[in-house]
Amino acid sequence: MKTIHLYIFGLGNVGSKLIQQVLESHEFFKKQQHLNLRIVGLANSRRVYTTSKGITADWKNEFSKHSQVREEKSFYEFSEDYQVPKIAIDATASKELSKFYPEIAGQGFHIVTANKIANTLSQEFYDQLRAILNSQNLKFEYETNVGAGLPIVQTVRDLYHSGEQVFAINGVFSGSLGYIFNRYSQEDVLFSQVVMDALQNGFTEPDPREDLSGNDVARKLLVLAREAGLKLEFEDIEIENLVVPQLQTYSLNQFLTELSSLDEQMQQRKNDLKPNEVLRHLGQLDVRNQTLTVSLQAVSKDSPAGQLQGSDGFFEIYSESYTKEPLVIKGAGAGREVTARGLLSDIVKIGRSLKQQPVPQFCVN
Ligand SMILES: NC(=O)C1=CN([C@@H]2O[C@H](COP(=O)(O)OP(=O)(O)OC[C@H]3O[C@@H](n4cnc5c(N)ncnc54)[C@H](OP(=O)(O)O)[C@@H]3O)[C@@H](O)[C@H]2O)C=CC1
Ligand SMILES: N[C@@H](CC=O)C(=O)O
Repeated sequence: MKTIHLYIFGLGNVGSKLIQQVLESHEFFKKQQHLNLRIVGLANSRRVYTTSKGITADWKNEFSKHSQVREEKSFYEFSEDYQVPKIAIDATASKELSKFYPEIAGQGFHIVTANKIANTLSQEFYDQLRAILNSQNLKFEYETNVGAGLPIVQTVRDLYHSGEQVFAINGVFSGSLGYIFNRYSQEDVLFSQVVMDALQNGFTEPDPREDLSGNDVARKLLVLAREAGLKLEFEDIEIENLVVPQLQTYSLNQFLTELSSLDEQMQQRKNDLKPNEVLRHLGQLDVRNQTLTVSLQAVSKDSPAGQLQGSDGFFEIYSESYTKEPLVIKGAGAGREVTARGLLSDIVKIGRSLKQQPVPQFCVN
């Protein structure tokens, strides 16, 4: 049996669902995979809780009763006492935390992340992080950076590493914007109302402006571009921003209060559609020309993107072996359940790749 200690940063939509899935599947992992996944650390932006026994289904109570004010080294000091592999899981959207990945790796943690920021900081940071991880034989998994639980990152990586040239990746990269524009195009509803519904259903980023500004899709394009071997920066991406300048500087609460100021411009875009068209938010990565574009477009209802429903994402990958007909991946591209499952799949992948470790007596259930 391999015992692995999990430390989860971020207890929101995705983090909470991940905790539930780990606890529910605990026996399955032990029996089927010989993995004892034990959540020993929880953190939000302010507080931290550690327990060598592992948290239980009553973790919210445990956290509120026993958590302590978070300090930079909280997890490091605790983890030093246990000679078992440890994985830090980032289920936040924090830039600050992303910048700590090299230090977290320096403390011997494997890293699994749903947060796209570390992979979309400068190319220099990207390369340095990988150098640190590799020098310590540590794993870094981030399948949920693109398409939530859909297998996009691994597919592009596998193509690239098998010597296949990837030419282009196009599609609807955002489950949140998929949900928003699929509904907005079909229903007689205010744009602001659909955005609020998407936020409440856990489909958007913590700040929905990250989606509406095009930045979140831009990050996904950059993650895939780098996976396909390009050395590019975030500033190289051409992005259409759907947030009017006045709302860009507001606090999140102010922005949500003023959300209806987006209604008029979006209604105009809807009025401009021809009868057979719908609005879709598209990402286009042209690997050969090294161009990345993010924009809202009118597409035919009959096109593959035009036919999408719900929070579906849609990815067309063109490469040497998929020239005329692309390799297509489609399915829920956002949502707490699918994203948490994607994180869990990355955790299990790391667990399975690790050598059997002797489990110290005090760690046995
Ligand atoms: N929702 C989805 O469909 C998908 C989400 N993702 C990614 O998952 C991540 C989380 O999304 P989601 O769960 O919806 O977000 P939520 O807003 O629901 O939760 C974010 C959590 O992160 C915590 N947090 C913020 N900053 C820090 C920090 N510095 N250290 C520790 N914890 C911190 C917050 O704590 P506090 O309450 O104290 O602020 C909160 O618990 C994002 O990066 C998102 O892009 C990826 C794919 C799909
Ligand atoms: N905002 C994201 C959610 C996960 O990354 C998306 O729309 O896909």
